[in-house]
Amino acid sequence: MSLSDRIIVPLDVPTLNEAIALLDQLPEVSFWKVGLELFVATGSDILKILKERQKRIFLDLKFHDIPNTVAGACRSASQYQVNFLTLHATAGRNALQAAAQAMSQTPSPPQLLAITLLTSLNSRELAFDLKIPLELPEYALQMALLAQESGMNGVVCSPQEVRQLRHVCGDKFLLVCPGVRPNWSKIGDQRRVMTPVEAIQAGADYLVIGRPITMADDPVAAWDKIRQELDEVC
Ligand SMILES: O=c1ccn([C@@H]2O[C@H](COP(=O)(O)O)[C@@H](O)[C@H]2O)c(=O)[nH]1
Repeated sequence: MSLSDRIIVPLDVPTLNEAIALLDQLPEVSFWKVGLELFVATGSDILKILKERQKRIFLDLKFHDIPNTVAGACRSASQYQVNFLTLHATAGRNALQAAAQAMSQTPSPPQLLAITLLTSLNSRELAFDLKIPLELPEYALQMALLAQESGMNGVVCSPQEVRQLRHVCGDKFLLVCPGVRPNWSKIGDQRRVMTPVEAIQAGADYLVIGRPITMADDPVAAWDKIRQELDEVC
């Protein structure tokens, strides 16, 4: 797999037309993420369009509910035959296990990824707002271990935690990283960030890079620049 096949671009737009415009503009992108904004607004039509264009799909719906509901939601999502599907590790062991069990009885299931701790949160918010009495890297590690023990295929994590998670969880556990910012782009609401080169060098399997590409004045130039930066160093 080439390095550019390891970049996932989110379709974080509110309409199907805007999503299709991005697909048309960036034909070299092979892996797209559909998240809550587009899916809630337009439903599953975009998934059919991505399939017709032979793209890989990350359905990022971040399920967080009781075990029976999470398992049912994963079962329903599996009908779309997407590559990745997300749920929150904080739904707990029983919910993660119920999801894994549901997927074991599904033909061509997605790879289940648990969110460890949203990349928009920092250690101050973890301690003072969420009242978690662990250091952030330790908390992210505990969420990843919970996910691994519960049968998840991998986690969504910040690139800042990748080196430690790769070391502890091993090579087969998927590490998918949002919170990726080239040093020429705005950080926005992300808090735990690294550059694409740093994230790949730390051991990330996939990078999720959205606004630095999709909101750039010239998305094609931004995509090319990120690919070049990766090709030069990795
Ligand atoms: O912890 C998480 C989990 C998911 N995301 C999603 O990734 C993209 C990031 O987009 P950018 O524009 O590059 O910030 C977005 O769709 C999030 O919903 C995340 O950022 N952090």
